[in-house]
Amino acid sequence: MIETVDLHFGYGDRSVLRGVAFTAPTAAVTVLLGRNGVGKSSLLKQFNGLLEPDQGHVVVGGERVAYDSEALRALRRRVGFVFQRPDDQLVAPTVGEDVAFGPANRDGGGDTAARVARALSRVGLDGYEDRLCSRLSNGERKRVALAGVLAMDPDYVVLDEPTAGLDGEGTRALVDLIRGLTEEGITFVIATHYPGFAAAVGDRFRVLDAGRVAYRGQSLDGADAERFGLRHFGDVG
Ligand SMILES: Nc1ncnc2c1ncn2[C@@H]1O[C@H](COP(=O)(O)OP(=O)(O)OP(=O)(O)O)[C@@H](O)[C@H]1O
Repeated sequence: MIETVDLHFGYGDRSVLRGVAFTAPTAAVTVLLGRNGVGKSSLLKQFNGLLEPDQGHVVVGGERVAYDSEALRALRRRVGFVFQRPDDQLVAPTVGEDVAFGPANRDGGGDTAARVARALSRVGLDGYEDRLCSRLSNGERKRVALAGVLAMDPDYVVLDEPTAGLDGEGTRALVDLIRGLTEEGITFVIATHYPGFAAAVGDRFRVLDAGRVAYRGQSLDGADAERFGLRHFGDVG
């Protein structure tokens, strides 16, 4: 489980999160909704210590997150994060090198090639090891970023707008992949603006509004969506 307790966060004197009580249960998909600029990415980045709260704290798997470099390294092994823009994430020229980056640094490289092949296979990119990241489509780059996270065998995966730039088929494949990984026990937190994707993938729904979690439930009806400025959402879940 991921939990935040009375979490406050801002950039300089601009306050964004003002007392967030968020929970994401284990081995489930929790979808985070909210209008543009409300602070979804800022909240997601607290879950693996990319951002640190100004007040309050974060608990991952029963342990309170600490911010010394060793604790952060351990946290980031357990909590994988896939950015909204894959170009912020991909670090190596080829797909194989990129996906190997995490496991090679972690294990000293033992079974890295097998891990990379398996992670690429899971995201539907079998045999892409030697392809150049720069030549891939946006959707493929997003899948490489996810493979890089999966190659670390994380307990938690945080996805920020994972369907942006994916077509219908790509989105359906992503739903199947996430649901399969959830069955295996991985806990997901996903921010999205896409109602169809949210409904297909989510077990729990949270809406961030005015700096707090303003709604939590196993579904979200059209009236609630409208109340929080998610006009195109209709009923979800
Ligand atoms: N590095 C930063 N420095 C200053 N302000 C920032 C920074 N990053 C985000 N913000 C501001 O903080 C607020 C919350 O941004 P955030 O990206 O968390 O929202 P979001 O809900 O994820 O938005 P979107 O739905 O558009 O992706 C916004 O007003 C944004 O402009």
